[in-house]
Amino acid sequence: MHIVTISEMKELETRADKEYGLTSEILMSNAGRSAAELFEANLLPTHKLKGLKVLFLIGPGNNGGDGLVMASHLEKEGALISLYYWKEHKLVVQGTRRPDEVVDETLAEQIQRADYIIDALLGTGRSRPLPDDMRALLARVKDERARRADLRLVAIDLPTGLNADTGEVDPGSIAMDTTITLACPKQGFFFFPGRDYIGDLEVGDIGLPAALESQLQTDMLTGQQVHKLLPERPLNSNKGTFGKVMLLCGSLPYPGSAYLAGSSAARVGAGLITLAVTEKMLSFYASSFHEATFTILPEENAESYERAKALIDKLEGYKALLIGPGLGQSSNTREVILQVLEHLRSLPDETRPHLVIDADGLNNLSALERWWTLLPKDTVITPHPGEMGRLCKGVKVSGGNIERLELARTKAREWQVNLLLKGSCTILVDPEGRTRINWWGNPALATAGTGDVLAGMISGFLAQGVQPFDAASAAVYLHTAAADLVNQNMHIGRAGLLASDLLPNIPISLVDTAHAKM
Ligand SMILES: NC(=O)C1=CN([C@@H]2O[C@H](COP(=O)(O)OP(=O)(O)OC[C@H]3O[C@@H](n4cnc5c(N)ncnc54)[C@H](OP(=O)(O)O)[C@@H]3O)[C@@H](O)[C@H]2O)[C@@H](O)CC1
Ligand SMILES: Nc1ncnc2c1ncn2[C@@H]1O[C@H](COP(=O)(O)OP(=O)(O)O)[C@@H](O)[C@H]1O
Ligand SMILES: [K+]
Repeated sequence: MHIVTISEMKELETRADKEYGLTSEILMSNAGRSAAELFEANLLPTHKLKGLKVLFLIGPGNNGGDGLVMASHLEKEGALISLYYWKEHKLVVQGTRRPDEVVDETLAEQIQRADYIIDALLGTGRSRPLPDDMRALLARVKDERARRADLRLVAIDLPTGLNADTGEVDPGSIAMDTTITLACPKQGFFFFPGRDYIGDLEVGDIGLPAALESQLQTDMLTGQQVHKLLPERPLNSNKGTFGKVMLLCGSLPYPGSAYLAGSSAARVGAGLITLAVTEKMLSFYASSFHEATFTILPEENAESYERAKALIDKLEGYKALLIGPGLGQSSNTREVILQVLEHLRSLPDETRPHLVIDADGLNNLSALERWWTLLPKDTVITPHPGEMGRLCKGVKVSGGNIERLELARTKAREWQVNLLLKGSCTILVDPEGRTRINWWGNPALATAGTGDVLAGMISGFLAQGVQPFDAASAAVYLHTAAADLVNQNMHIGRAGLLASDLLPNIPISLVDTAHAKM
């Protein structure tokens, strides 16, 4: 599913008219109908449409037009519709226009009795700060929502006042329970503060021909897309079919990282997991990770070439190598990494394990000038904002604002890597600038060890032959899907998840992609 900027959306609409005769009126009629259909199908688990009290706030442009079409569809199905025309200060209640002098009072009544209030004030055409009377109207709605938890707020296309490119919001904007966006999700939905205003996201089909969207470079990760990326699992198979993963992870202060990453690689289906660890660490893993195999490395104070050689000697036949989670930072470890990278660069493409570098793998590298020139082709790197800042030599990287998108795009091209910039809406960019953004997930993931799980999942997909950018994409989506499953199954909210809770939910998240709604 493509993500658009405002100018891309306008261009799509212009071309739809010019090349396919899809006029603005036709698109608006499709938009209103599809918003009504999604509303009825997905937003009404308990209510019936018949007798449902729905108040539409209608703006002066096409967003208001969408609202009017949607309202007429819902009215035909038996909903009790009121329309408030903001510009005209006109209220029409179930087909009866009320006298203007009592509008304020009757509007208050309508707000108080509504089951749903639909924001069809402004969409992508918002061109300046919201006027005071529009802010005041939205503030009344917000107060009523705070007073009455069963009132539901739904935006058409986008919440009024949200900047659909950047995610900035007007001080008058209010958070929605659901946004039914039209044709494509807008770029600003994925960045803060906008992300907090969207609520659940529904995407309505307005009948744009798919060919029009072929130029768009940015996608939202969806379950249906990820389902197509998952590796085949033929009946006629054995563990050799699904690839081996080697992990250079974990050290005395951070032993759990190798367990979490290795288990996650197995949970997405890799055939065999090998942890490259020192003898000192072996007893820890042997008792906690029964399924792993081991490559024994010299202790950390041994010469770096001995440590690197012990790993390199065992790498043949491995399809994926993960370097970094819990590895620790030292000049000796940095040397080991450099020697392993040199070895990988010397291998032909067909026999070179795919490389993922995370966490301390990145921290060790970031101390070097032009570290990216040392990477083999098609490496996946997975920094969180702190690590990204170090890789960019001290640049401050935001956790969720729009600037991170441009940064990720610039750096993936400059570094020629598959860059996965973590955060609450993780961004993935491939070396050519193709971009995917993750909408899903919840703040329960903001706990130590979840990044190790993600890195392990990527390497597990790589071992099964999934291409690097797709492996990273599938892992990001499924990681958040697994977190949502933990929340549902353990009945927890936004806190209290352990990274290890994700593990048994990963295979379920794979299966669930087959029935994903989008
Ligand atoms: N075009 C298409 O083919 C399709 C479009 N679609 C739908 O249309 C939406 C875009 O429609 P749009 O361009 O008419 O913009 P919209 O958001 O309704 O606002 C413009 C109006 O608001 C006014 N206005 C602006 N800023 C304001 C402010 N701060 N405060 C107050 N007023 C302000 C502005 O007035 P003006 O600036 O001229 O004074 C103008 O009257 C899009 O989000 C989607 O819902 C879909 O149906 C699919 C097909
Ligand atoms: N608020 C949030 N919403 C969704 N996902 C989140 C949120 N906070 C963190 N995450 C995800 O959790 C993971 C944390 O990774 P990371 O910071 O590397 O943790 P660690 O190194 O401790 O394992 C990333 O995949 C990130 O995208
Ligand atoms: K709107």
